[in-house]
Amino acid sequence: MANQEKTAELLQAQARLWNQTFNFINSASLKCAVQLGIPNAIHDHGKPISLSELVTSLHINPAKAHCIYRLMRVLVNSGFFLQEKIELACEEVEQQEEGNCKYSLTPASRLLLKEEPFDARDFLLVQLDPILQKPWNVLSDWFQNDDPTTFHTAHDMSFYDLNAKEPRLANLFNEAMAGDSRLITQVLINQCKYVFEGLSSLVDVGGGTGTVARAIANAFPDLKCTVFDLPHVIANMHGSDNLKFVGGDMFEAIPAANGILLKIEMRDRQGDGGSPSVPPFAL
Ligand SMILES: C[S@@+](CC[C@H](N)C(=O)[O-])C[C@H]1O[C@@H](n2cnc3c(N)ncnc32)[C@H](O)[C@@H]1O
Repeated sequence: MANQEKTAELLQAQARLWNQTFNFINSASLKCAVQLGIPNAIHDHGKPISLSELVTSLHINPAKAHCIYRLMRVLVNSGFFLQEKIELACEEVEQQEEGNCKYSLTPASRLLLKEEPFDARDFLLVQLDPILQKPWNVLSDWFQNDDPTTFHTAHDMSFYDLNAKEPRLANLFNEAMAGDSRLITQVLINQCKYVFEGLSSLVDVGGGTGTVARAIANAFPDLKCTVFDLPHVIANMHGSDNLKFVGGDMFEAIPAANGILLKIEMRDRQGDGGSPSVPPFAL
């Protein structure tokens, strides 16, 4: 291979390596934007917002305001905000090289608005929480030890055992799952109605705080729905005429019903590695 080609290949290889190495900056920047309330600040402005207007609306140390431009650049690049240039006189452009643009939301950042029905902020925040990030940092240890899951290697217990001990994590996780459920439930009820035809009872195993089952129960008043989850998860939940909450361990027994719903529930007794034995008629 000619020297020039070799160099080009090497540079491409290095670019790939750097891209992969610094990938975490995308998720870290998105988390930061959510924590600072940037999507809502843009939304509340009602029209594309300039950098200075955005900075003024955020609660940040003024000495660090200039770094917001860099944060926004990462998030524009990854498709979370749109950036349009403002026409400025030449001398103004020189003065505020970084300030001559306005930002607006994209469909992806609309999912991060507080009032958005499919609000995905909690999902993002729980996935990027240090507790859930730590297992990724011990992946290679886990390959070499006898722990059932990376979560055990990081925290010495299963995710759900820690959840039972940490109300902050449990609440965030339950809210995250509820947010995730709202969108998929709408699709399920509107476009897959036939799935529920002929059923008189349904149990949502590992149904969390019941977002999916409650929507199904409302949409199909003749269907008796049960949410089955760990006792501490359903402890303060209230049902309705055709919805009830039952606490227990799915590895012991689950309530009888003629349909079983399992949404994002693939784990074994020890943690989250395998799958429970699912009857063939599970939805
Ligand atoms: C990934 S979440 C999914 C929640 C819900 N199905 C959804 O998709 O939004 C898994 C759920 O299973 C529950 N769970 C975990 N272990 C369980 C067990 N042994 N018995 C019953 N529920 C369990 C958790 O509390 C959690 O609510």
